[in-house]
Amino acid sequence: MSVLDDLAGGLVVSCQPLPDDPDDPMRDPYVQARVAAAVVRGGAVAVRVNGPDDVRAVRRAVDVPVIGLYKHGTDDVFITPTATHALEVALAGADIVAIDATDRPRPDGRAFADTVRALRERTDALVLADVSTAAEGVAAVEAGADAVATTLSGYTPASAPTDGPDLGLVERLVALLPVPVIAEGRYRGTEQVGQAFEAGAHAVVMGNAVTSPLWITRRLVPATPRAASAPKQRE
Ligand SMILES: CC(=O)N[C@H](C=O)[C@@H](O)[C@H](O)[C@H](O)COP(=O)(O)O
Repeated sequence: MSVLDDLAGGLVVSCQPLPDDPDDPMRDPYVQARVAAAVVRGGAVAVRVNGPDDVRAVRRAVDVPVIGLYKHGTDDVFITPTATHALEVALAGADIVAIDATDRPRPDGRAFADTVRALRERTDALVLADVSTAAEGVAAVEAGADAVATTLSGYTPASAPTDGPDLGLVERLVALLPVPVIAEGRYRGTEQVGQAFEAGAHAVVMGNAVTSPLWITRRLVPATPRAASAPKQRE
């Protein structure tokens, strides 16, 4: 029984502050742990958490699998870019470590397979390869990934941006890979989640649409605030 079996058919929720807003008030391990506890109470089968401090806090707050990643920067390879980042979140309590497995140079000059090997030597954490193309998914499994996620589709030069989630990539990866495929990236509601499962996804990840009040509110605020109506004259 692998911890990946716990994710089958379920919703994974990404509990992270907004990467592009350093002043996001949700940027606090205690806050992320409370958000994680709430989404698990709501039925999430696992949570995806950024950074060793948040992983440690969330680990204490939930009893479902924790997918840990460690973002460093916002450009090029920034999701768990080296073995050091991977080991830190694994040792902080992550059951699964999400690692950029795109076909781009990594800051330490090593290959994805090297990071996988280094992680395996020190921990029993599983490896979730975050990819943007089907070819990257195939290579990631050959390098030892236990599962593959469509996380980076639309965020790399090799993948065309799409408004909604990249369901086509889910389908292609499911057809090609012998490991679970996790649908992730721009899933915003139940219809899209259902489409991902129809495409063969093992599980689906939702992030901002569930856990970012900042992201949600920014999309709800009218572009041009309506003029406030004149207060009624009180009798
Ligand atoms: C591209 C990137 O850095 N994605 C990150 C991966 O951990 C997170 O910022 C996303 O929130 C997560 O993948 C879920 O995606 P969405 O928030 O669209 O449901």
